[in-house]
This record gives sequence, structure tokens and C-alpha cells, in this order.
Amino acid sequence: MRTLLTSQQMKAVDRYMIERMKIPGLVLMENAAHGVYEAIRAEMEPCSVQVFCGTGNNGGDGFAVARILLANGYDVKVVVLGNPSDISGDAAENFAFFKETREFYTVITNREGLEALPEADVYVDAVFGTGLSRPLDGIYRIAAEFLNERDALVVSIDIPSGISAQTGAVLGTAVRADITVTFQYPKIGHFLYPGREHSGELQVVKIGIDDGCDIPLQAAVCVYESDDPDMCLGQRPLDSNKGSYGRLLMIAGSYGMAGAAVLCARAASRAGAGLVTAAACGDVVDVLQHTVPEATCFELADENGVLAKEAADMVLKLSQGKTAVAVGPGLGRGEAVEEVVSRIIAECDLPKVIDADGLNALAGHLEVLEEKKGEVILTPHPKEFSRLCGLSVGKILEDPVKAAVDFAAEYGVTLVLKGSTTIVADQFGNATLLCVGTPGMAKGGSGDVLTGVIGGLLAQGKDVYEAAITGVYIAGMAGETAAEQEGEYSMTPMDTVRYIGKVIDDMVVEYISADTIHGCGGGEYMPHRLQQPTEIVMEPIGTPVFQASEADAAEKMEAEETAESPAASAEEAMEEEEPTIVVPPVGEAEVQPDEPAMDFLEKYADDPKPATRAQRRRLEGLQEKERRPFFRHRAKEETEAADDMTEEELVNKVREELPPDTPKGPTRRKIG
Ligand SMILES: NC(=O)C1=CN([C@@H]2O[C@H](COP(=O)(O)OP(=O)(O)OC[C@H]3O[C@@H](n4cnc5c(N)ncnc54)[C@H](OP(=O)(O)O)[C@@H]3O)[C@@H](O)[C@H]2O)[C@@H](O)CC1
Ligand SMILES: Nc1ncnc2c1ncn2[C@@H]1O[C@H](COP(=O)(O)OP(=O)(O)O)[C@@H](O)[C@H]1O
Ligand SMILES: [K+]
Repeated sequence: MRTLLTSQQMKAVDRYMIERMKIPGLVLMENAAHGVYEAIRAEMEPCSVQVFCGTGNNGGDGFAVARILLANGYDVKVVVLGNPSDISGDAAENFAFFKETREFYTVITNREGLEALPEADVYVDAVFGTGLSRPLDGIYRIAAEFLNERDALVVSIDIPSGISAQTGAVLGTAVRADITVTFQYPKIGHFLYPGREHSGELQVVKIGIDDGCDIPLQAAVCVYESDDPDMCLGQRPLDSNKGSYGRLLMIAGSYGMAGAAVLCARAASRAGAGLVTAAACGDVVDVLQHTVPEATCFELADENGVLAKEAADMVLKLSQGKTAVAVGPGLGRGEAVEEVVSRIIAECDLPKVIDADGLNALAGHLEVLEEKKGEVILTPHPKEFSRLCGLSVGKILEDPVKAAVDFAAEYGVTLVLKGSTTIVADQFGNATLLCVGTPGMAKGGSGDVLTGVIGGLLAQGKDVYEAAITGVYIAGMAGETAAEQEGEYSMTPMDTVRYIGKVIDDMVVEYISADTIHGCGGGEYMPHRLQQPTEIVMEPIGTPVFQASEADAAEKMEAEETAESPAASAEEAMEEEEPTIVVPPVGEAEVQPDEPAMDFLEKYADDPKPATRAQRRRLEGLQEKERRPFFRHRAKEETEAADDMTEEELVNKVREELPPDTPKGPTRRKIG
């Protein structure tokens, strides 16, 4: 499970690290750039790289990456998009090097300029990050399209430019990255389509505070992915019986849609419910008796194969002694179905999951939810959700997390908005994204399986939010396993049902700690879960949390007391190790203004008589470094060329290689 942030929350985290933790912004930017550099280095040996930079801090990261790449032998060109005079703050600090050296950057304002650039092996997208505030147009749009046409590795910094970090939506157009390196926390936009697809492989690097150090953050959104180790279920106690695992009442199916009831009932049983009671019209009961022998069946009043109004009383009577209700799959439509669904919601106090025709029955009658007796989970796909909430599908998908959270809070329900990334929202403003499942599940019947799994978990006493999250995870993973075994094209929802058992088996652990919440039967351990309806806090700057505990301090003092005498350790160091620079205590330091650290190293490197082996090694290392020029890659080319070229020929050759708009002049400048 991972915590996801919005752009605003990430800005607050940056501010926290800068203002409270006193980590300078430039240090964060440098760490970010090193993370990106490492990602590139892991893929490519020194090669040609073009870094496309915007004028904000995302561009600042780009300048820093470019500098690090140059220093490590890559052949780098920085492409500035926008007006360089708009670059300010930390980004300007990192741009300064390029401004001074000129030859490594170019400002591009049109497509012709981009097309005149030589092809590169790697493109770095540092145009916009979390500061994207409107759709890409002009040169930004052209540049994103240009990057998408390249047959090369594209690495996006923080988030592909053009993707909203908040919603995953494409604003105008967006870069398609092979790798995206983001900082400290992933963002919601990395996990929602189309942002999820545009991000490619997502890497998260820490840039200020490591894991284990808490930032006082009230993030309300998290994500589970396939094979997530945090998704666990507890073992079933040895001394248990079917009564220990609840009784699910399922109302599903109609003439022609008996399969929905079959899938739902089988999935509920596979999810572990102690007893599944299927209530349906006569035709469906006949089918169920043959295909789901483990379920008990009751025939409800019907009219032409669809429930009749009188079925409501029978259902309410049947609900006595049950622990949860699942209603909707394949019920069909009509006034009678609406009445049955409304009465279950208003008169039955059990937790319930409502899907498919259950949701259609609710559309236009949402006031029923205000009278609900038990807790309610609704599981619409976007079209069903559109019918429920009145927003168009397009509008919902513009910001699906917001749409789900708003609806769940307004009606006091748990909402499961199904899709390739499924969003589960609770009534307190929490949301969980589930990146599980496969396109193989895009086939009629997969939703019925999900309803059965959630119903089965609810029957076993799981809290509604947990049952919804765990249910989506189990159904999605079972679908993935079915796709592996049967193929994505050919797998059927019944195959998904068949693999539920394997998925659950992999999730069962002997002992569940407070961190591994699912399966422990309560919401109190839910990390980040808000327990009260509340505004989502966007700027969670709190008090610093890094204070050495008293125990730590005592341990440190003890260690100091028991340490060997400084004289002995110094002697040893002289013999075996590198010489130690002795730093006098503050206040006693002799100020030597003419001897800064670099001079000291140079002086030390020139020392004719190194005292120990370690000193000699260090000296050799330093001399080796001295010999190595800053821009290795270029220097290597020059050395090779110099073997059979005159100096004049060499200069002309290098000039020819430069892009046409680069001013002629010195081809290398030493830094410092
Ligand atoms: N210390 C830190 O904070 C750290 C931050 N880090 C890095 O900073 C990044 C966030 O930086 P950022 O806030 O400067 O935003 P960024 O995405 O560079 O762009 C904003 C600029 O673009 C402009 N603009 C927006 N949309 C536009 C459009 N469609 N077309 C044209 N212009 C548009 C926008 O203009 P405005 O909306 O103000 O008019 C503004 O000028 C973050 O993703 C991470 O990479 C890391 O280094 C770690 C430390
Ligand atoms: N491309 C996909 N990736 C992951 N999961 C998917 C994908 N397509 C569908 N699913 C899952 O399959 C299920 C389909 O449910 P639904 O649309 O209600 O189908 P139906 O009503 O036909 O049974 C949902 O749980 C959804 O999340
Ligand atoms: K970017």
C-alpha cells in the first residue's frame, strides 16, 4: 500500500522539508536530479541525451540532471522551452551553469527548431511537473508531440508533462514516458488512466526524508497494486464453524440472467462466507440448485421472470439471522424491482452491497439512501455512476476520485467506482485506488463476481470500506491469475471465480500486525483513514517529528564513554586507515581564511612523502581524479581523434558536429 498525494499536498511536503527540516530547496532539487540520473544510468551507458526544460522547478530538476549527466560523460543538450528570463529561484541556480557555458543549451520556440536538433538516445522531459495549471499549447504542445514521436528512451521528471498530478487527465496533450521518476511520494495522477499509461515504469525516490521518518501528513488517498504485501487476511481459527463466517443473503438474477446470480453466489462462497442464501425467482432458483450446490435457495414472487412487489416482504423476512446482503446482479428492471431494492435499503439494518440493476433501481430515487438502515456499498461502473449522480461519464472521468469522494460523503455510503483502476471512497473523504485486474475482465459477468466477493467478506463481519477494498483486490487478482492461465482473450468470469481461492490463500498470514490491516476485522488500524467527515487537509505542516528520544541520547552518551581513548584510535588510524581531519571544537577553531578545503586537498595531494599505505592509495586516487577531465565523453573523443589529426583539423571537426545555432567558440570550458 502506498500513500498518494495531490500537487498541493506535495508542495506542502516540500515546504515542510525546507522550512521545518531546514533542508535547502537546492539540496532537494539536487537529490531529485540524482534520482533521475540513476534511473538513466541504469538503462544507458554514456550516450546522447536531450533534456527538455520548462521554466519552473521541474525545469530546474532538468538543468541539474543535465549537469550531472555531463559530468558523467554523457553528451548532453539542454532544450529550453519558454523564456529563459522567466527562470527563477532554485531553477535559476541550476540554469546558471548552462547560461555561463552557452554551448550546452538552446532555446527553442517552434517545430523547425526541434526538428533541426540531432537525434538523441535519451530524452528527458522536464517541462512541467506538479505545477501544471492549464492545457499544453504552443511550443509546449509541439514539444510533447515531438517527444512522443521519438524512437528513444523518454524519461519524465516527476510526472509526464501534460498529465494532471491530481487526476491523471491529459491536459491538451501529454508526454508518454518509458520511465517516470517521482519524488518522495507518488501522485494520484500516476495511478489513474490515462496518467497511469503515460507514466510508464514509475520510480519513487526519496529526496529529503527517508522511509521511517514521518512527515505529519494527512493524506486521504492510497493505492494497492497487484501482489501488494500489505493486503492480508487472517487464518481461520481451528475451532470455528460455518456460523463463525456469517450468512449472506443474495438477491440476484431474473429470467435470462440466471448466470449473474450463479457467478455472484459462487464468488461469495469462494470468498469464505459461512452460508450463502440465494433468493430469486423460480427460473433462477432451478439453475442455482444445479450450479451452486453449496448455496441454499428460496423462491421469490415474480412476474414473467422478474421480481414482483410481494418479493420485498419475503426478502425482509429472509434477512433475519443473516449478517449481510448482496443485491442487484441480473435482477432486471421495473417498478417492482425498484420497490424491493428501496425497501431493503430502508428496512433492513444489515450491511449491504448493491450492484448492477440494484443501482439502476436507485437511479432517480437517491432520497432512499437518506433513510438507509444498514451501511451501504454501491459498486457502479462509470455509466451506472453517471445514472446515479447525474454527471456525464466524461465529467466523472475528468476527476473520478473527486466524483467518488463527493458522492460517498453526500450520501453516507461506500462507493466503488469500477474501472481499470478502481476507486473505493468512504463517507469520510478517504479514497483507495486499486490497480489490479486485467482487460480480460472486461467481459459481462466480472462485476457479478466482484459483488459476490464483497458480499462474502461483508457477511464475515468486515467493515464496509475494508470489505470493498479487499473485495476489489481479490476479484482483480483472481482475474489476473485467470488471464495468466487461460489467456486474456479467453478467460471468463467463471475462471475468475475459480482462482479466488488461490488468491486468498496467498493473502493469508499467520499474524497480522497493526500495519497489515486487512483481515483484522476493524477500521481502527486503517492508516490515513479519516474517521470523521472532514475537509481534506491540503497543507499539513505540523511540528517536526525528529527529536532524538531520551533513550537514544543515553545510548549515545554510553557509547561515547566506552569508546577507546582518542590517542589510541588516532594512532591506529595513521597506520591502517586514511588520515583523519581533526575538527577542533566550535569556538576554538583557528581561522585560516586562505586555506579553504580545496586548497587543503591540493596541498595534501602534492605531499611528496605519504606516510601510510592508505595515504598512498588516497594520493593515487586523487591524482587519477585530477587527470580525469570533467566531461569524460567529449575528452575521450578528442583524445582518440587527436591521434591522427592536427589541432586545426580537430577544432574544425568539433565545430562541424555542433548544431547550427550554437555560437562558434571554445568547445569546452573548465568549471571553477
Ligand atoms: N522544492 C521544491 O518544491 C521541489 C520541487 N521539485 C520539482 O518542482 C516541480 C514543481 O515545480 P513548479 O511548482 O515550479 O511547477 P512546474 O511544473 O515546474 O511548472 C510551473 C510553471 O509552469 C507554468 N505552467 C503551468 N502549466 C503551463 C502550461 N500548460 N503552459 C505554460 N506554462 C505553464 C506555470 O505558470 P503559471 O501557472 O504560474 O502561470 C509555472 O511558471 C515538481 O514537479 C518537481 O519536479 C523538485 O525539485 C523537488 C524540490
Ligand atoms: N481493463 C481492466 N483492467 C482491470 N480491471 C478491469 C478492466 N476491465 C474491467 N475490469 C474489472 O471488471 C469488473 C467489471 O465490472 P462491470 O463493468 O460491472 O461488469 P459486468 O456488469 O458486465 O459484470 C470491474 O470490477 C472492473 O474493475
Ligand atoms: K515532467
